[in-house]
Amino acid sequence: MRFLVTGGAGYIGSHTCKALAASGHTPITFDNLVYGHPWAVRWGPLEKGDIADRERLDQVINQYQPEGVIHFAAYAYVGESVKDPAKYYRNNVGGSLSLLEAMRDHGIPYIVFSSTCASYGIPEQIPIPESHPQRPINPYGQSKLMVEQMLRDFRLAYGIQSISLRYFNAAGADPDGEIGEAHDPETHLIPLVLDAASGQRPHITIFGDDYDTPDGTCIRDYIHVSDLAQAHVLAVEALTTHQPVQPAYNLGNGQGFSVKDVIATAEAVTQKRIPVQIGARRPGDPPRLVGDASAIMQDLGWKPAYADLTQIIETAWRWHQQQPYSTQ
Ligand SMILES: NC(=O)c1ccc[n+]([C@@H]2O[C@H](COP(=O)([O-])OP(=O)(O)OC[C@H]3O[C@@H](n4cnc5c(N)ncnc54)[C@H](O)[C@@H]3O)[C@@H](O)[C@H]2O)c1
Ligand SMILES: O=c1ccn([C@@H]2O[C@H](COP(=O)(O)OP(=O)(O)O[C@H]3O[C@H](CO)[C@H](O)[C@H](O)[C@H]3O)[C@@H](O)[C@H]2O)c(=O)[nH]1
Repeated sequence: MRFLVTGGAGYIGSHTCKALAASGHTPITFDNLVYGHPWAVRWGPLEKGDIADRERLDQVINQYQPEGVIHFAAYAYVGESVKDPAKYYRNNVGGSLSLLEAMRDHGIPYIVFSSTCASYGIPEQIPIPESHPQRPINPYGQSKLMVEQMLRDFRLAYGIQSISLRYFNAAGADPDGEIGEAHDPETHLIPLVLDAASGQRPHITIFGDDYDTPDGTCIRDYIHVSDLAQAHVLAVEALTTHQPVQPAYNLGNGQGFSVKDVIATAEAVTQKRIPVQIGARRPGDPPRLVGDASAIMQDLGWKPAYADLTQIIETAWRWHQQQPYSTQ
């Protein structure tokens, strides 16, 4: 089947295009290349365009007649969203509305949407189930929640079937080394730690070591990007084959690692000493985020292939070493 992949030139989008192609589908990447990379689009055509540009969306949809949409295109810098919320609501919410209206008008009935654990806010319960209240503490998380709500209304009113996938912390790189994480600017922990290991940065700054956690640093649930990619294939296939599904699923490994755990594992993988500085807490960071992903395992048969933090960091390190690219 043909699927329109918005944001397919980005980190998670490009890995999903690879997984779609491996399952016999054709991914059509629709990306404005603000953050995406043409080199990451290797498993189907690249159509440059902005999801807010309705005319361009119409053109591409008419040309390829996709059966469904996988929607990654968004801004995803939590800190920036606090400083410039308008930018986030315009792109993430306004852009998604434009895309959904195009789907309605062209009769495209299926969409899988990139949501986030940031939509839960400060958790009341660990691991977090999908039924946990969604009270985001930053505009980025709020913008994703608003799209989840639009999807619910579009399902009821126009019959557009959707699954929102709430990812925990995406990490790692394609095990074949063909693509990997290349955000610019990079803000995510693992690529920054690997930069410190390779000497491209002088050190890694730990954002706070006075949290109420065993070693005082924040705990996250890291999930391999190829496992995320596979979940998108299962989700879109479940929609197109009319399997019973939930409107939203968590995607995580159900295991938490502290910032210090990540640094220690990266030292073991890279066999390098990683210089560390302790800095202030980063505003908006919940102390602990760990997801319960049992629902997608049960309903869609999703099973992570790279659940181990060492494996995740090994694939990221392999990619990191073969790239001329640096996060700095
Ligand atoms: N990386 C994570 O840990 C994480 C966690 C939870 C959710 N998410 C969500 O997953 C999605 C993908 O994240 P990523 O890390 O791959 O980010 P990314 O920046 O690598 O990819 C996003 C892509 O969308 C494109 N894009 C942005 N706005 C666009 C627009 N208006 N029109 C067309 N293309 C546009 C960018 O050029 C980029 O290629 C995002 O929606 C993000 O919010 C990411
Ligand atoms: O230089 C750094 C970078 C990060 N961290 C810490 O490492 C952990 C992970 O931080 P990331 O920036 O890698 O990821 P986040 O946990 O902030 O992820 C959030 O932002 C992402 C968007 O990029 C996703 O949406 C995700 O769901 C959401 O929880 C946090 O405790 C953070 O404080 C540091 O100590 N030093």
